[in-house]
Amino acid sequence: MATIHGDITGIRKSILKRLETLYEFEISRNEIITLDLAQVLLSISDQIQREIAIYLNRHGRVTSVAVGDIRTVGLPELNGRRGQNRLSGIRCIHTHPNSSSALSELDIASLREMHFDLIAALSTGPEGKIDASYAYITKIIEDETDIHYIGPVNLDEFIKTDFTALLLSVDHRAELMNTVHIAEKESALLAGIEQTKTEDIRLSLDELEQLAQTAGAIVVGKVWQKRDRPDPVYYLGRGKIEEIKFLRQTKQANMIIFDDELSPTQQRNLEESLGIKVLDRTALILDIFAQRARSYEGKLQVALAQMRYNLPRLGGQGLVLSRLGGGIGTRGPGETKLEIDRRRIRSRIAEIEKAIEELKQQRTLHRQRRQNEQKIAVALVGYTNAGKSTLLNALTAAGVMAEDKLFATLDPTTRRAVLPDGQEILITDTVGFIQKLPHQLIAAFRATLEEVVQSDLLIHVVDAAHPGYQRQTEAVFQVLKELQADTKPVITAFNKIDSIDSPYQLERLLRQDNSVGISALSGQGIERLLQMVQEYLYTNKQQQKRELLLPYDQSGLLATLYKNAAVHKVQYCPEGIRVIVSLPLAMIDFYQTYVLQGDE
Ligand SMILES: Nc1nc2c(ncn2[C@@H]2O[C@H](COP(=O)(O)OP(=O)(O)OP(=O)(O)O)[C@@H](O)[C@H]2O)c(=O)[nH]1
Ligand SMILES: [Mg+2]
Repeated sequence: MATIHGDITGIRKSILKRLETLYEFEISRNEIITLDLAQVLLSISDQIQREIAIYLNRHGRVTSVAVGDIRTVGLPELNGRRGQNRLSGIRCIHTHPNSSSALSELDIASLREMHFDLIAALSTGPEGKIDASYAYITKIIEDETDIHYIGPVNLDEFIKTDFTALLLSVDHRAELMNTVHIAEKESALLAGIEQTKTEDIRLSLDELEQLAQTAGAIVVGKVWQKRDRPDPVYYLGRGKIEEIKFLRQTKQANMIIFDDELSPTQQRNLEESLGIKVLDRTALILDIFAQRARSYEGKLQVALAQMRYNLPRLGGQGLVLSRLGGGIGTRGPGETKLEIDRRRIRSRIAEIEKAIEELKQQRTLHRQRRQNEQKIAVALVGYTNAGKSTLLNALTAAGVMAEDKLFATLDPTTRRAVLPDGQEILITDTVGFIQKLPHQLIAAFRATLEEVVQSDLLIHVVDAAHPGYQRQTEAVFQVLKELQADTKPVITAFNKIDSIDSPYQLERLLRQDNSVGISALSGQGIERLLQMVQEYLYTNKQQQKRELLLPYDQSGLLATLYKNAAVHKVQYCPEGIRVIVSLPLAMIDFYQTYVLQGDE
């Protein structure tokens, strides 16, 4: 029998029965509580004029129902769940009959004490309006807890809160606490290896500097060394390491960033030898992504990439997991702490992978819905800062943030654009690429990058004014290859031609097939670019021109054609509506029965 905890004296049997039904509610993982459950809870509470609390686990099941003061109720499932630095995985939602939903000091104290995922109070106002207030822990270290308090808000707003996203902002701190972060205005040295041309290492370190600045650091010096390959122990030679030790002091640097991904061993050795924070290019890029991720999906993807990066590096000096105390009951005899940490991160990785997979399926559904509209999908790809978002804005007035910063865009945006012949197409702007893009990130961003993989045509935006545009182009192709999107048709848009002084240089660029010079900023060349997209659609038989005769009882089809195809001419005749139209390939079969004559 479902137990009702707390003081149930004087409560009628019929009410107890209603209380028991609270155990039967099931809610999805993303919800804090559902409307029905909240309403039933409050209606019983208002009826008996006592507090009622329900406790839910992360699977969305009600694990306990209690009547009365929540602090006096001993709950079996909470015993032993409260790990030292962890949340309990249980949230408490209770009522405040006849008073405001504002959380009391005692509510907050029990949140601190029990390490609930969240505590919320609901109350019915004078006009029957339901309010909610809630609080959750944002940081637990030893005995210190930081709490975030919200409310009162109306019930609708409370119900709409994405619980998984909320937890993500809190619970992952534990796993990510050991990720090296860059603080604002930290002084950094940069170091790299010159394998080919001096010019290349300079450009590469310039880019690393831009990345470091984007992350908030100030670059105080750069060093590099000519080598065929990195030293397996220190990445650079011993002499260079001594030089860096000296530089570190004179420049007062508190971290050093290496231009390649370091092996866990190299990283440990360097930390020991240099005595400052050691980062590599991958960790730096991950840190920028972590700072910039806004959407739930973006945050999940970055967290996944960071954990995968951290896993083999656990136990490194800078990454000692001393604060990650194992939860009570998780520590078996003879197990080392490191193993526990590894296991915990692995299970966390599995959880996030599952959540991302769910999102990917949602994305696929959205995309299928769009494909049903049978519009041509074009994806903007290119090196970070090439001007993709600016171009999307120029093409569609999308209002996407464009900035002179690396990785300004992480989440894809899809908008409609209109070709010169009047037909609508879909254009997607997405995350920019970079050389040595961490493979953990490509893997983690697969769901997002699927927009590129599934598009009909790519517009490759190149910053033609950048001295390293050729290397950037190579890097873009490499990522496209990794995504298996390198065989897609491409139009190259050489952007920022307003900043190119030499007409000769532009002319040389445009010798490339299917290329166009544009300025996304001034709008120059944009019309020509759209023209090229349209020509591509025609010449590749993605579209065919047809003359149709629609019977008057099917005149609804005309609206569909206006929306999804390029309608050139419409004539209302006695026998029906004559339409000359360019049909996307996918629509041709459907309209076959109405065809008068085609262009073939
Ligand atoms: N001079 C000039 N600057 C441009 C042009 N197009 C874009 N920019 C500038 O280049 C910078 C980067 O532009 P974004 O549109 O954010 O570049 P992005 O490719 O979306 O970059 P990420 O999202 O970081 O990958 C901004 O400062 C833009 O103003 C152009 O045609 N001419
Ligand atoms: Mg962008």
